[in-house]
Amino acid sequence: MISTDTSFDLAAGALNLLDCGVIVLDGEHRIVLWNRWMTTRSGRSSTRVCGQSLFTVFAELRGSRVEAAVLAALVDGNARTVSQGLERAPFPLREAGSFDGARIEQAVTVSPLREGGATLCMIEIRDVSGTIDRERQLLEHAESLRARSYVDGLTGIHNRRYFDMTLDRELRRAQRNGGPLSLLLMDIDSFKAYNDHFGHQQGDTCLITVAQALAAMLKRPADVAARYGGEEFAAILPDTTAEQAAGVAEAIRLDVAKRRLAHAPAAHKDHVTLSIGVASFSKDGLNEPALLIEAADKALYAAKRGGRDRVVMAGTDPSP
Ligand SMILES: Nc1nc2c(ncn2[C@@H]2O[C@H](COP(=O)(O)OP(=O)(O)OP(=O)(O)O)[C@@H](O)[C@H]2O)c(=O)[nH]1
Repeated sequence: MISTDTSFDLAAGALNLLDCGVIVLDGEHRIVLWNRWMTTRSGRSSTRVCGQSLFTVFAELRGSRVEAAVLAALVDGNARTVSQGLERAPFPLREAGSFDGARIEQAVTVSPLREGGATLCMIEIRDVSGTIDRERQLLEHAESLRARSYVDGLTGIHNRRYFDMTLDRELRRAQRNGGPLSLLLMDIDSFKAYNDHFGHQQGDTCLITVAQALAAMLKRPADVAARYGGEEFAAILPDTTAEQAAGVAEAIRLDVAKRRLAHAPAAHKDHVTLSIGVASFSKDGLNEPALLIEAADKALYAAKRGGRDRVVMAGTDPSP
């Protein structure tokens, strides 16, 4: 049979072995128990802190959620968890033996404790640094995956998925505001001949050059350059009228042509060029993504039929 005294010593020994901090406060918030975990993480021994108010020992806890939880536990007798989330750790505790390192991340539970008619309060502090680090890494990883899922792997500009999502969003915004919105669809002329002559790998390099040129020509933050498919590109131009979009399209066409990227002998010209179709939102006409794309696509093929290396506006097909 273990005596009461021995049980008490055992409890104190077990408390000191716990892999978490334990503090017990009396009704006046004075520290009556402070285990070894707390000593090694705070640099303050039990003899130094016992008898003092927790909020004198850690003045920064005044006004904190830990103080609110302690006051509430002593008043209503309910336990509370102080979740840290991604905020600053409440107690100034560091890894054992490192008093100038980073604060350990903490999960804090505050529970009422009744003893001989008095209400005390027990605070448990767990080191959750590993969990929070992993959570941060997972969040960063998820964010980078999300960003990558909107980028075209070859050219580095936005992909078709991002284009579809943005066109949908911008069209709904244009519907609400009645504001202008234009779409450009662009296609590299005679690209089959380019690939046949220079090989697929150089074809890829050509696609990258054109994509980067296109992205650099779009100056407004809301403009979106995307690879629409194969050798086809698209640009979404919010707050841009058909006339302004025609100007942007012409500037892109000229920019690519002026680079004088050598083309295949079988191509329509000795340098790489673009055909571009332009369509603009109208409240009662081109007011859906599919309608706007169809109109820009028709204009693009009108540009092809008209001889390539040109810009055609939707509804103004120049060919007979
Ligand atoms: N190198 C490379 N070629 C691609 C890629 N995607 C599509 N293409 C090629 O782009 C070419 C497109 O050819 P077509 O659709 O016949 O059109 P075109 O030769 O450009 O002729 P026009 O559009 O009428 O001027 C095909 O040969 C495709 O193989 C790609 O990712 N890399």
